[in-house]
Amino acid sequence: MNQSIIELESLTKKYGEFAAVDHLDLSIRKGEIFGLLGPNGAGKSTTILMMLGLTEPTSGRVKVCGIDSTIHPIDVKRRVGYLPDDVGFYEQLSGRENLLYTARLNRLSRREAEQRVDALLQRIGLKDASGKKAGKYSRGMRQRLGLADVLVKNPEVIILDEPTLGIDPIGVREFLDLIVALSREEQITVLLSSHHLHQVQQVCDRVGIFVAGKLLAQGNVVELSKALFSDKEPYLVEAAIEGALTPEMAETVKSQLLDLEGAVSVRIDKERIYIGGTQEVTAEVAHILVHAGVGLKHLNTREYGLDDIYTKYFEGGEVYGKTA
Ligand SMILES: Nc1ncnc2c1ncn2[C@@H]1O[C@H](COP(=O)(O)OP(=O)(O)OP(=O)(O)O)[C@@H](O)[C@H]1O
Repeated sequence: MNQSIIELESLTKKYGEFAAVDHLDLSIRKGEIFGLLGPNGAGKSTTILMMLGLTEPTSGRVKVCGIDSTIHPIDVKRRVGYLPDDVGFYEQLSGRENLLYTARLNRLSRREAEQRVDALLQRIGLKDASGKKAGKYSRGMRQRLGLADVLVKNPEVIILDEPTLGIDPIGVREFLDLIVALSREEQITVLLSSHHLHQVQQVCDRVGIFVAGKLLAQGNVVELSKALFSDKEPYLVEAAIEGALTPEMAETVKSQLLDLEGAVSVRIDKERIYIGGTQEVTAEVAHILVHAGVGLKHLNTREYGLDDIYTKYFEGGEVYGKTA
């Protein structure tokens, strides 16, 4: 698990003066599921394109499976499967025929192609629908067919760009379970680019947080939350309230909460208030909110998750810190 399979060294891509990817260093280990997270325009797709050898870096290096993607893009393409957010299929051909076509393109003999395709259809749960035209597949079925299409060539690495977009919750669960099983059983390395924090948290061993072309942090959720919160604010209280606060009310409540002994930061995000601190302050928080006339739905202490980490870095509700 420690052997690195994707290595980026000071990887940079500039468009004119603008750096879409800015001196990126990253090492992804064989067999792990790595999540690329970041807002629109952070540079995730550009990084993926450079890994696949589809666009040239301005400077720096990218190696996949030990091969320089810029110098030998075709060799990399043979070992890496890429699933974009919407795969193009021959709509008039059945799912099975589409896979057979890919298999033949990858120079498998007819017999090998049929064996591999039928095993994959079984693996991804599309055996019963294998004769149906791809144009008639649901979004979830298309993505599973896309995954099979990528797996036909037996890749060492698969790169998935927003693979669960538009799939219903049960389909998402099934798709993610499949990814985890593939990675664990066949030691396939998975790079998953996504905006869905909960999905990423559920399946990824480690995540990298991208902002403006730079990797701000990487690690597993526990490591990241420790680095960001644990020293200063190991406790987190979450209050669900009835309706968003007016700006004046938010100011008042925020300053009262920050005055509490042990409170370090307060974040108000629509109908939720988050109080990070050095000690348990649930009872005091309840007292302040009720006194201020805030309708309190429930109050609980919880562990930091990827959404807290993500918010702390860039998006959504402001973080008000005592020392900030
Ligand atoms: N061909 C191009 N010419 C000029 N600028 C580009 C080009 N391709 C991408 N960019 C810019 O580079 C930045 C990074 O884009 P990129 O598509 O890599 O971001 P992303 O993180 O994948 O975003 P999203 O989540 O929206 O797909 C953006 O500001 C984008 O406008």
